[in-house]
Amino acid sequence: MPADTPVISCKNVWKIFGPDPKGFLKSMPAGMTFDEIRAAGYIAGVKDVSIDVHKGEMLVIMGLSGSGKSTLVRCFSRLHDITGGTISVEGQDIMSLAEKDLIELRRSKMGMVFQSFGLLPHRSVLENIAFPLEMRGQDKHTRRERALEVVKLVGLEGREDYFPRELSGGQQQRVGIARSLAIEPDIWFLDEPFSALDPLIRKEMQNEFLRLQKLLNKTIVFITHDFDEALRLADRIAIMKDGAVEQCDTPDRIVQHPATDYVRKFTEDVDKARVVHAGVLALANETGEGTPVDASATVHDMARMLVNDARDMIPVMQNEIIIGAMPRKDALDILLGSET
Ligand SMILES: Nc1ncnc2c1ncn2[C@@H]1O[C@H](COP(=O)(O)OP(=O)(O)OP(=O)(O)O)[C@@H](O)[C@H]1O
Repeated sequence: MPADTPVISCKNVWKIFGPDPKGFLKSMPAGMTFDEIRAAGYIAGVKDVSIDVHKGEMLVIMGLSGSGKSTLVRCFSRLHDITGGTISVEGQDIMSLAEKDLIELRRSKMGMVFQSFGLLPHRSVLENIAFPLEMRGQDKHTRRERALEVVKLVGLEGREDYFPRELSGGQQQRVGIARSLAIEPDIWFLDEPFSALDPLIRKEMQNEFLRLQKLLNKTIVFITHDFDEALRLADRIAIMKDGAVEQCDTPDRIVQHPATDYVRKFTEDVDKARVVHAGVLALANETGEGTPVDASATVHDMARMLVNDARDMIPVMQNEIIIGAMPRKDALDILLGSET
């Protein structure tokens, strides 16, 4: 497989629910809206979605309840058979796979974490984490070694012998995360994993999750209905409405250039200074002068410097290399604009 082949590639994917979805899609006039489809007695769970997920990327699928997030992600692992279009995983068309190859693909490459933790109540933390390895027929010693490794990774050392009921919600979700990591999946699906947690714990788990991802560099599809969570975690966000993707882009671009009025509504209350980074403000053909800022610094991180500095163009550095210079005025506009 060439290095630039997307891990997941979906082209013009439809998932229609109703009595004869394939027949309906074939005879359906082009450009039918979600409501027109519904009036015809069908639900467009996924409506003509084309999207790629790249290696090591965290793609967040964001949308309100019923917008099609779970349906789309179920299509990625063929938990749903799609009605139209194509989906490839690592270059292989998953609709053409025999049932046993599909099961093997899910088992060997895909991990899943759900909102409802799904822990086995009568098994300890360690036994819960080792459970998928037991299903794979691994021996007791290997299972235990691997489970102890991931317990460390998610910060649950010392709680190996606890039962789920003895853990807080955040700790239970750590077990859920550890269990899905035990099998070393290349592709990780997370369906609202933190939405049952209270806001403080949720934020802590998001930070923890970012730390883990830095370490593991998995290909991740993360579902949420929380725009702030999407902005914090995503490399790219796909915003869904009525089964379709309204916009798929980096957090910076979404808040700065919302593609539709629907997307703009989500961005209205966002503090853009906390989202926009120096890297995206840098103009590649400029060099600036003086001490550079790091490309990953947000406008908010740079606030004090932006106000006190006299330079017009500030050099921006990524991995020790100057990638361009940022007009201080552009950053200041975002800083001051987000305060009004
Ligand atoms: N098995 C099914 N049969 C019929 N309609 C379905 C089925 N599964 C999902 N739908 C419909 O498809 C649409 C998308 O549902 P989906 O569960 O993907 O939304 P979601 O964005 O994940 O919502 P939530 O955030 O509430 O989980 C909804 O209108 C839903 O009612």
